[in-house]
Amino acid sequence: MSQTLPSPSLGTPLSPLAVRVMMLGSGELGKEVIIALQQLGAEVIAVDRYDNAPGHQVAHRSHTLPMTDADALRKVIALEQPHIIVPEIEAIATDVLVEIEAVGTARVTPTARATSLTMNREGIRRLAAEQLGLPTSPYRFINSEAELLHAIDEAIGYPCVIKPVMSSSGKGQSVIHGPQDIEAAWRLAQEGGRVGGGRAIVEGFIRFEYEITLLTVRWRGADGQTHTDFCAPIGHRQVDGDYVESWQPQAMSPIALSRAQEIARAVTDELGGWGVFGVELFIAGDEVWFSEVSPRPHDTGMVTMITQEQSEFVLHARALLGLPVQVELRSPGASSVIYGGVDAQAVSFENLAQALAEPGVDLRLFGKPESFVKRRMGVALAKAEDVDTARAKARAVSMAVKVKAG
Ligand SMILES: Nc1ncnc2c1ncn2[C@@H]1O[C@H](COP(=O)(O)OP(=O)(O)OP(=O)(O)O)[C@@H](O)[C@H]1O
Ligand SMILES: NCC(=O)N[C@@H]1O[C@H](COP(=O)([O-])[O-])[C@@H](O)[C@H]1O
Ligand SMILES: [Mg+2]
Repeated sequence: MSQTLPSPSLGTPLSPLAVRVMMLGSGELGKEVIIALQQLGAEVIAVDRYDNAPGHQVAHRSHTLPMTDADALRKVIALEQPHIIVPEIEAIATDVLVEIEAVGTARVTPTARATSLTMNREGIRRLAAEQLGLPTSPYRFINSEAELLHAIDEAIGYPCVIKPVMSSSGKGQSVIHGPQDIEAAWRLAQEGGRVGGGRAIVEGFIRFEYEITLLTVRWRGADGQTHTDFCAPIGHRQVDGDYVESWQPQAMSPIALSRAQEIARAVTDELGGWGVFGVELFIAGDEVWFSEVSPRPHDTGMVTMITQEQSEFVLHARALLGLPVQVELRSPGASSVIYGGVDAQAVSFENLAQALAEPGVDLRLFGKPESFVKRRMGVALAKAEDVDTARAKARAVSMAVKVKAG
């Protein structure tokens, strides 16, 4: 197979000197990383589970396959011989990435181990709480409704939160307020997991004042050393475990900010590699709890497309290529999600001129080929002199955009 990339020299796409990057997952986040990589002259191959995914539409080549199928994944990697593999979602046969990295034919961003540990809540939670000793909610892993009841009675108490060990964007997650919720919550967790049936985590409910994503970048400097930089904290609001609105910067006490950065540094140092990490933290006063981490750009971080000199996607692209980054904030800003609102193929977006009439606002329409009521189809962005104004502007844009079926 091909050689790995020891130095950050870049070639000419579609030539023998090309640096080939394979995205595993090509949704809205991957699409922006692909664009940033192409601006630096990388050759990008986009892979996803369905045809015409957002990233497929902007890559040099694309493939559609179940990325949880180890054989299918091995085949596409052997065919394309990427120098760098960039996981963009969690539903991937990560054992294949571990194999590939061990053989040394391609580099995995940030590392195959980071990808494996974070695809399953158990891996990252045990690492953070039990190995690194970081503050987290109390938790138990359970395999049945009876174990759930026992864990709550014995250790966790009410209210608590249940999540399948393999899920994202709030799928299969619910809050259990009392014994009457247990049966439905267990059933939901069974249906919402990526790999049907089985293990879940039950966590004590943290009464946080606010929650943040601390985008943390590990990158290689011109001195050859790996550096860690933190973006300004991103505040966000979640509904049913899915993000609906984010803003940057989130105001924090100096103690809470420094604890948040310490936690983010501990986790990302342990995971290693180069790239952006989205470290999710809960905060009350000066107290900070680690929740989870994405070893890749984060959905709440889409706000950086309007707030930062280099968005989280540019940061990821540069860091994974072994290039220096700058995390400077340019302006306060906000993002507001545009949901499909309908189940339909090939929707159209209307009222765009009115939506974009204000100065300082922008829009990303992802180009997903199919809309669902609760599928994220786009995002509104706004910048302003302060976060509250930016939030109001972004919300006005997302509400003005009308999604129409047929
Ligand atoms: N223990 C908890 N206490 C209080 N709220 C919680 C707890 N766990 C999760 N939440 C709420 O639910 C949201 C989603 O949880 P979590 O990030 O674990 O789910 P997810 O499915 O991985 O979501 P995503 O993939 O979007 O990050 C959190 O951002 C938070 O608002
Ligand atoms: N919280 C993780 C996240 O936001 N991931 C982003 O959503 C896409 C899947 O969207 P879909 O479910 O609409 O296909 C993923 O490909 C990624 O870009
Ligand atoms: Mg999360």
